[in-house]
Amino acid sequence: MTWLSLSMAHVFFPVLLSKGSLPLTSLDLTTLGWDDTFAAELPAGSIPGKIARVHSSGAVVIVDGHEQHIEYSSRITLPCVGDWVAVRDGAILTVLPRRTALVRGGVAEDSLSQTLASNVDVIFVVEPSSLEGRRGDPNLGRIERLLALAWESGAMPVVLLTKSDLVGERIGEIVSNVMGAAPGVDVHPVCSVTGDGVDIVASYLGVGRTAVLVGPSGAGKSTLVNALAEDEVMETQQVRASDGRGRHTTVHRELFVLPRGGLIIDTPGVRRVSLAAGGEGLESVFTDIEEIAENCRFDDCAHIGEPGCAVIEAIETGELPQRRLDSWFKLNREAEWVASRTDARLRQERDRRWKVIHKEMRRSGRNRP
Ligand SMILES: Nc1nc2c(ncn2[C@@H]2O[C@H](COP(=O)(O)OP(=O)(O)OP(=O)(O)O)[C@@H](O)[C@H]2O)c(=O)[nH]1
Ligand SMILES: [Zn+2]
Repeated sequence: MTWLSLSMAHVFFPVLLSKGSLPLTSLDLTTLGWDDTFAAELPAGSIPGKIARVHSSGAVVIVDGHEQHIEYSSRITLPCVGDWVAVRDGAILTVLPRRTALVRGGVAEDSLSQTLASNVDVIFVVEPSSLEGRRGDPNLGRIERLLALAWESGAMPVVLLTKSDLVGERIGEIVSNVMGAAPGVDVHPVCSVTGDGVDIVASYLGVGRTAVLVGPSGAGKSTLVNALAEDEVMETQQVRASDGRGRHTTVHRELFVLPRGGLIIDTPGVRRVSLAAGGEGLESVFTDIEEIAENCRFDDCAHIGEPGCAVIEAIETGELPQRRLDSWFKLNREAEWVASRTDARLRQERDRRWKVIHKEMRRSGRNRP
């Protein structure tokens, strides 16, 4: 089978084909991020495959330098984009252990968490510099929430403020506001129209490195992928003029090999992101509050009016914005709720398991001579 006979390849890797100059070995294992640690996990007799796109019934997998659609067989853990899988006889045998995983919580009460992407090195938290149509600055709460997920993933978060052309000189002030919500995280303005800042984004990537873009619909993620790919690889949306809100264009998560090396994964805009696990990432998002709280008189100070509370004092002096403390309270409450829900689910599962074991014991007891 030749490369060009694979019509799929044109859909998923138009960069490689339309550029023409790139060697087909661009899909070799090293480019895709394969290394000795993954190799050590590969079951004997199987070959590695990289998940480029997932559907409900199967996945597009890069195997042996080309793409292949593989339907899931029963009993495998469902892969996500970025996963390494072991492939044998044209089937996915198993998903190799994930080095990092970006997981979001279920949106509905009973829905399960969802892994958006795995084995990424960098998570670009994408937020528009200006919420056009609704006239406003970046949504700091949304950035904090996505940063919590990003820190939990094990990958390095970076905040990108897209569409910097729309805010002109105000960009400096906007960046510094966002930095206040993202201690210890790099914050970069970027404009995919003029290309300003695109090189800085590219500098986080290189051969074998993978980044994922997360952010609301219409933030300009796909446009940025195009700018990085120096080509039109993603279909971008036209924002409706009436309210400035975008329609969802990115339907499937997709993985792209960039011409200058590195992989980038685009995710569909997320309307509502809930925290996934117990909110361990929150500590990293709110290091400023954690630091100030070390000076509270009581070790277990809840910062709700106790005497000698350093956090409240920092609010009064203006060192800490009230918004930041409110956000910290809100996300911590949510994390507690998620944790209790997870606990309840674990308890349920344990009860169910015991029921099965008891039934089995009774049955085998009856069968005993
Ligand atoms: N002015 C300006 N507009 C931009 C820029 N980047 C993207 N846009 C516009 O913003 C709109 C949304 O861009 P997309 O790239 O489709 O947004 P997205 O984040 O991929 O959206 P989803 O696929 O729904 O998640 C499009 O009309 C783009 O042309 C930019 O740097 N400046
Ligand atoms: Zn306190």
